[in-house]
Amino acid sequence: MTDTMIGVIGGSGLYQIDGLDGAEWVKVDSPWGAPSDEIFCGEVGGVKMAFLPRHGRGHVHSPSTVPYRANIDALKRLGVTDVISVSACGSFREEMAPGDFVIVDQFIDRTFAREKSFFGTGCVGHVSLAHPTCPRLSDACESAAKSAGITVHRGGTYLAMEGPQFSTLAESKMYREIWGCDVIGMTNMPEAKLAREAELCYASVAMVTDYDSWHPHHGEVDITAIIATLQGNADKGRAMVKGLPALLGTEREACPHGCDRALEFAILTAPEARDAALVAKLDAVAGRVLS
Ligand SMILES: CSC[C@H]1O[C@H](OP(=O)(O)O)[C@H](O)[C@@H]1O
Ligand SMILES: Nc1ncnc2[nH]cnc12
Repeated sequence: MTDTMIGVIGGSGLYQIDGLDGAEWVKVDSPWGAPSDEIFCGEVGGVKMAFLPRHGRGHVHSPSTVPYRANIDALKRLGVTDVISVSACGSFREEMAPGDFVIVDQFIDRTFAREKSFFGTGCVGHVSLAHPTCPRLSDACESAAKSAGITVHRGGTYLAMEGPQFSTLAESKMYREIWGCDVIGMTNMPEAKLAREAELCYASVAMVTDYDSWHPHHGEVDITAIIATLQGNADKGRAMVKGLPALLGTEREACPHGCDRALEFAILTAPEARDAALVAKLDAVAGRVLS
């Protein structure tokens, strides 16, 4: 058994959470650069919790410049075991309406201008990503959201686009009709990939703000309409987060889905061929298998 530490990455509209005992903003240094912001650390009912605003307080980072590697490394370095990503998204499904939450379980990664791996020349690693989210953690998010009275959809494919512009109508229709995606956002990739490389359980809660541009009766995606929905969604997100500690408990067993052992056989570079500087940077993310 190990101590549970819940890490919440708050997306657009969710820059702070409340209800944490003994909470303080902590600066975490990472060899992967500066994280998006300091991390708000405290406890709820004896369960450790850390909150990181993905875009920084004041929304400083664009989806392309969010320091995804530093964020995941910093959470791992703090001792986080379970990462809950909370994000704004557009919906490709009539029934996934603004204000609803979607517990995403698949991704299509269309981002192209981001660092996507902790590994590279001198330490090559290949993790499985067939099932990029943790069902155990997703169960907890679903229960917590339902208990908070939120309409939740379990399962869905999230199209991660580069942004910052929204999709064209042709793209929106292609993602929905041909690729079968359910929601669209700009940040869950490479975040989910990096969480897997860092052997962290990862669940993604996408909070619907709009119907992107495909919907014949809702017109094109409009940032003012999104902002109008964001505040209500953020309140719901905070309510969901408050329910997680009781569901996850102070201690956890090994993940039944193997998220916390993702690197067991992943590193191909022979010990004598490894780059010492890169191995040193991987101390938090991959120290379990490299040291
Ligand atoms: C609010 S408009 C688009 C912006 O919102 C989402 O951010 P996040 O995923 O961090 O909640 C989306 O991905 C875009 O970055
Ligand atoms: N329609 C949309 N496309 C991409 N990211 C979003 N975030 C919120 N709504 C979005």
